[in-house]
Amino acid sequence: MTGEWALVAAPVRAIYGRFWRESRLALGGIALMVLLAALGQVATPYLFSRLIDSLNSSLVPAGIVMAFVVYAILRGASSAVSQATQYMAWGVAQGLNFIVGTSFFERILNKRVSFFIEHNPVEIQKARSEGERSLFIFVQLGIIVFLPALLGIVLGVGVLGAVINLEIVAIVLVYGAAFITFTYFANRWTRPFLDKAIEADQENAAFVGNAINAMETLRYFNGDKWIGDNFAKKAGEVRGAWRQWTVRHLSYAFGFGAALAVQLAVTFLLLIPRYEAGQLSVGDIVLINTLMIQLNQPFEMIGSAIDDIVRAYSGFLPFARMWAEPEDQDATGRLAVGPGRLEFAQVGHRYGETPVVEDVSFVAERGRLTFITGPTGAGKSTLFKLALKALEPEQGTITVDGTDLSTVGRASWYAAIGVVPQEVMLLNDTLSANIVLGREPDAARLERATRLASIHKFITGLPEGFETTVGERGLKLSGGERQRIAIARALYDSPEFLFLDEASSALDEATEAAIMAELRTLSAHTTIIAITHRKAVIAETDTVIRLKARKPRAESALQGVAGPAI
Ligand SMILES: Nc1ncnc2c1ncn2[C@@H]1O[C@H](COP(=O)(O)OP(=O)(O)OP(=O)(O)O)[C@@H](O)[C@H]1O
Repeated sequence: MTGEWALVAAPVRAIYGRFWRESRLALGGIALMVLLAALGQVATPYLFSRLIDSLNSSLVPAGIVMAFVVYAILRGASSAVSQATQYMAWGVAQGLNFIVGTSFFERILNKRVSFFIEHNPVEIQKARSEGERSLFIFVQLGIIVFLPALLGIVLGVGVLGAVINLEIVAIVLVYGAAFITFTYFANRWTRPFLDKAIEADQENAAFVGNAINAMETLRYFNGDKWIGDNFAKKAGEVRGAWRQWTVRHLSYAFGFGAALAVQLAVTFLLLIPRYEAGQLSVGDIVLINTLMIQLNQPFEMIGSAIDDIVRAYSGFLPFARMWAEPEDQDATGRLAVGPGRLEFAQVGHRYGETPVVEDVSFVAERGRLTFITGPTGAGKSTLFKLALKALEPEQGTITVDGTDLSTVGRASWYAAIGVVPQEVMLLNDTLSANIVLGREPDAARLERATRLASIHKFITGLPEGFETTVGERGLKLSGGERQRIAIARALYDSPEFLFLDEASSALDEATEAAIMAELRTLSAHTTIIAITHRKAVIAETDTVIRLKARKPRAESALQGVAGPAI
C-alpha cells in the first residue's frame, strides 16, 4: 500500500467499521429495495414490449387491457421503490455524518500540543467538513449508484441476450467499458489540478483562521488591504486550478458524446436489416431502444461516480492527514496525593535541536510559594508544560509525592491541579460557564473562587451577574478581568497543586497584592508554583527558582531561605 493509501485507509476503516456495526440492518434493507427496483426496471419494459406485440388487431381483448393496467401498477411501484431507496440511503448516510464528526473530534481532542500550534480552528473545521462530505459521498454512491447500476447492467444485459441477441449485448458492453475506462483516465489526467485546488483551498482556510484571530491588530496597522489581497490571491489559485480541471473535463465530454453516437448508429445499422427480414418485431425494437438507454445510464452513472469519488478522495486527504498526526500517549496510573511535594530531578527538554531546559532540579512544597523567575525565553513556561504533561522530559524525572508523573494518567493529574496560563482562554459563553468549565456546578464554590480571585464584586455588580456573556475570546472583558476569571477557574475545584504563569501580569498592584495574600493563605493546603517577572510579589520566605537564558539553572531561594536542590 502506498503512503497515501495507508493514510486514507486508517480513518476509512475505523469510521466505516463503526458505521457498519451500527447500520448494517438498514443497509441490508436498502440493498433489498435496490434489488427490487432494478428488477422492476427491467421487467416493466419487457412486459411493455410483449404487450405491444400482442396488439395485432383493432379489437383489444380484456386480458390485454388488464395486462396494461398491471404494467402501469408495476411501473409505479418500481418508481416508488427506487425513490424511497434514495431517501432511505440519505437517512442512513446522515448517521454516517454523525459518526465521522464525533470520531474526528475525539481524535482531535487527543492530539499533542504541537498540533494546535500548527493548525488553527478554521483549518481544522474545513478538513472535518470536507472529510465528512467525502465519506458521505462514498457511501451514497455505493448505495444509490454502484449497487443499482451493477444490478441494472446484469439484469438488462441478461434480458437483451436472452430475448434479442448477443451482438447488441456486446455493443452495450463495449460502450460501457469504453465509457468507464475513458472516465477513469480523464480523472487521472486531471487529478493534479484537483489536488492543487483542494490544497490551495485548505491553505486558504488556514489563512482565514489566522487573519480572523489577528483582525483587530491588522486593522490598527491598516493591514486590511494586505490581508484582502492575500486572500484574493489564494482564492484565485483555487479558482484557476478548478478552471483548468473543468476545461479538461469539458473536452472529455465531447469524446463521450461521440462514443454514444457511434454506439446508437452501429446498433440501428444492425437492427434494421433484421426487422426487414422479419427476425425482429416492432416490440423488439422498442425493447432494445429502452434497454439500451437504460443500460447506458448505469454506465454513465458509474462514470460520473468515478468523477465524484476522485474528487471526494482528494477532498478527504486533509482530513486523513490530520487524523494521522500523532496523539498524546497517556499513562494509566492514578495519582494518590499526599503532602503535595512536586520534585523536578535533573529535568531536560529541547525543542528540535535547541536545549531549552537543562538539568533543572527543585522541589515545590506547601507552606510557602514557589516562584520561577528568569529572563524572557529562559524556559519558564516550558518547565510548566513539562509539569502539566503537555511535554515529556527528555532527561530526568518529575515526581509528585514520590510518584513518577510519566506513569500518571492525565485525567488523574488534571483532577488534582489548577492552572492559570500566560494567555487566558475564555469561551464565548457566560462568566459562570467559563469558571466552572464543565465541572459540577456549585454556587458556593463559585462564590468562594471568585472572592479569592477578587472578581466577585465586579461580577455581582453586572446586570446579568454570572450569566453575563464574555464575547469571542472574552473580548468584552478587560485584560485584568479575564485574568481574574482565569484565577477563579483554577481555584474553583480547590486544587492540590496550583500553577500560575504570570497570572497577575495584567493586574494593578493593589489587586495583585490582594490576590497574593489570599493565595498565601491557601498555600497551607495547596502547592503553589508561580512564574513571575515581578520581584514585588516574592516574599522572603518563598522559594525561588531562577532560570538563566539558554543555560537554565535553578538557584537558591532569596536571602538564604532553603531553596531547591540544583
Ligand atoms: N513549541 C515550540 N517550538 C520551538 N521552540 C519553542 C516552542 N515553545 C517555546 N519555544 C522556545 O523555547 C524558549 C523558551 O520558551 P518559554 O516560553 O519556555 O520561555 P519563558 O521563559 O516562559 O519566556 P517568557 O518569560 O517570555 O514567557 C524560547 O526561546 C522559545 O522561543
